[in-house]
Amino acid sequence: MTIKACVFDMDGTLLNTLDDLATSANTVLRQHGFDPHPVEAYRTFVGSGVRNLIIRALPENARNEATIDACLAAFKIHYDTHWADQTHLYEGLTDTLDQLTKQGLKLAILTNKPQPFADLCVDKFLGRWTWNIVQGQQDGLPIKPDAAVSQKVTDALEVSPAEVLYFGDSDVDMFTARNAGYRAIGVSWGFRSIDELNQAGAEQIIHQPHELLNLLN
Ligand SMILES: O=C(O)COP(=O)(O)O
Repeated sequence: MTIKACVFDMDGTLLNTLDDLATSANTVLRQHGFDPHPVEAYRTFVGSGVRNLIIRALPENARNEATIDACLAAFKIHYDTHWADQTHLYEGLTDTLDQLTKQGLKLAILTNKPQPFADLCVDKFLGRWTWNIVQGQQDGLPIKPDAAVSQKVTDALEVSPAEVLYFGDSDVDMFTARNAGYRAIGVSWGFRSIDELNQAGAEQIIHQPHELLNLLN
């Protein structure tokens, strides 16, 4: 089947956002009297939306609705002015995305990042390319890996799911691709391990963005 579209996860796949997410979350933890975590710990906290990031970062005995809501609100305020301090596009993606565009592939983003932050990140780091849809986390919609959210992407791309390669760095991404009927491609440069990607059903793992171009035919 000829591939007509590539859909990308954002955090850990297109953009290395780890430091800024960790800084904002650790700031909020300190503000509320909790211990911060090493940046590396956030590799496993990111991936299921910011509410779950906050829940995972809080001590177990502090995971009540009032504390979660307060920390989430404070996180959004801090991240709103720090989302681009250290965040950057992964190396090698510029050439690869240029190539995909040249070859006429449709492009989309499907992320659990809240929609306003996903849009800001696209404007600053990914504005060079045309995205058929940037689907972020929206209130009232389920998060990845729910098929309801990938269906919006498939509809916007106007392709059949089997014509789509989905690139992501986490188990959630591989489940997302499988639920959507996309081909699940794991990227090893992101936040999670190759083992996790394989166990979650990655059809293939790539280690450098340019390897993506070999998967098109
Ligand atoms: O969990 C998040 O906030 C974003 O994660 P994602 O871009 O990997 O979907």
